[in-house]
Amino acid sequence: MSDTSPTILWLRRDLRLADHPALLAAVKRSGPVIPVFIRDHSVDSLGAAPKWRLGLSLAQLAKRLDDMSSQLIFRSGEAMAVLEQLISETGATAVHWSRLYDPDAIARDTLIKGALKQRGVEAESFAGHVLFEPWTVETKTGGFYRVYSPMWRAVRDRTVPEPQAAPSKLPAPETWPETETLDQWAMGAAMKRGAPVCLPHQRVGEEAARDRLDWFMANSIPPYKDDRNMPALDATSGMSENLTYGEISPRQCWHAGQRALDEGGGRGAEHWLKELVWREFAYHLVYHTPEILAGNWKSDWDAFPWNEDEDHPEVAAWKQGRTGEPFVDAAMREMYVTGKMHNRARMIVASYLTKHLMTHWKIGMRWFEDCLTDWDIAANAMGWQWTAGSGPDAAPYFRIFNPETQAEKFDPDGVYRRRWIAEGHENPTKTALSYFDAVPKSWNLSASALYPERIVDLSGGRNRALQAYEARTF
Ligand SMILES: Cc1cc2nc3c(=O)[nH]c(=O)nc-3n(C[C@H](O)[C@H](O)[C@H](O)COP(=O)(O)OP(=O)(O)OC[C@H]3O[C@@H](n4cnc5c(N)ncnc54)[C@H](O)[C@@H]3O)c2cc1C
Repeated sequence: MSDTSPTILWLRRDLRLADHPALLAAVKRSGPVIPVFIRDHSVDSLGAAPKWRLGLSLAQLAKRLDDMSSQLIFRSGEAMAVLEQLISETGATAVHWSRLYDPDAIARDTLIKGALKQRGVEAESFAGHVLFEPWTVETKTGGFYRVYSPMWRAVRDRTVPEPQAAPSKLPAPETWPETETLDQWAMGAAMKRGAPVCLPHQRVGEEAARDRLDWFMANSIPPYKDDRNMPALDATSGMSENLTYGEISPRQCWHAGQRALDEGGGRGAEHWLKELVWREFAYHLVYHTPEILAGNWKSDWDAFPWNEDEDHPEVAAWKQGRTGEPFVDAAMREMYVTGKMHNRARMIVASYLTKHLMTHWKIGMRWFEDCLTDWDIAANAMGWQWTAGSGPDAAPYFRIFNPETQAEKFDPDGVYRRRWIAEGHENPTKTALSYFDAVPKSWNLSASALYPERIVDLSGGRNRALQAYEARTF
């Protein structure tokens, strides 16, 4: 039975129109659809870069909706109160949203669903942020996967429904409810003077994401398995930025990978699908073991003598890309300027912080949370705990990446390091110089200064970490 009263489409990390089950179901109800984005605590508590990048995504989506004679309503406040207010203003009888899987979102959404249903509003949540919802993949004994490879084997041949097209039209209400504006929200306020430097490195919105995915599939799939480890190359998809805000759906990515596989994409295509399943693995872990976000996944690591002083000079040097270790510094600067960091580099800087500097992974995780425009709650926590050794299916603590030999292997000609390090070069690259435009003045950095001495001798740092590991009491 169709209902001609409005449906509120509560958007969160699903900022797209294609392959959007919650949106399609709203359109199907026949009445007007009122898309709304709520700036609640989950938005206010975002780090500087992801919050700014979210603002860009919202602006883009608002424009697309406008072009379709629809509108994106911006409201701030506690989500339940905002939805109740909108329901009474618009006479909406349904609220739709796409499910999220972290503990805070689950707690909020569960409360809201219960309360809305109680007042007779159709509150319905839909899949869309992951390929396989966490409760749909089980081990033979009925638990969840704590190890990646068997999970990959369990899902690789599953049928994933084809992505759905965007609706051609969104029925609009006769009068739109009032809206706040993105300008009022100042989503980039904490980016200070870094934002203009960071902006050209962002690929914002659904169309840009789809174009990039098409380009990547046409050009980069065959060599992906080997080239994906080389940070100087543009050899990975760059989809993380779009997946995290839902500007593209994981199903669109999965099917693009499957098509490439069918068309002879071989090892490259299969490896790319495997990477998408790492993202799934991270979400399943967050859902089943939410403690992964805040504490050691393996609790015996609680006894490890980490440095937990965020203000320690070595931590400052790591954050500022001034450790004197070129591969590490290049990567930290890449992140500051672009909001992204190559995966190989993420592993190296995380290993260096948690092992050579023996600093708690939480400090690194928080810095990434502030700097990454592709920040993803699940992938970030898993990545840090995996590298530190405290996480599921983790690299053992004693496997310590040597940044120097890693650089020889994965940046043999030094292109990546030169791209990001200006000091000591007669003709520094534009990208390396742009770092100095992005950093806050208070860091007091200059491209013409001397490149810093190593803050930690690599073998000394490695031995210190191994000794602490061997002397551990767990
Ligand atoms: C310490 C650390 C922190 C990380 N923090 C984040 C984060 O905040 N956000 C984020 O999206 N990824 C994070 N990753 C994972 C990974 O580095 C990025 O997903 C990847 O670099 C994104 O580039 P891409 O889209 O070009 O990847 P591609 O190589 O093209 O891979 C395709 C997609 O697969 C997924 N993927 C690939 N590798 C991983 C992985 N190791 N874990 C989970 N998903 C993966 C991503 O969604 C990615 O977009 C982190 C890894 C580490 C080691």
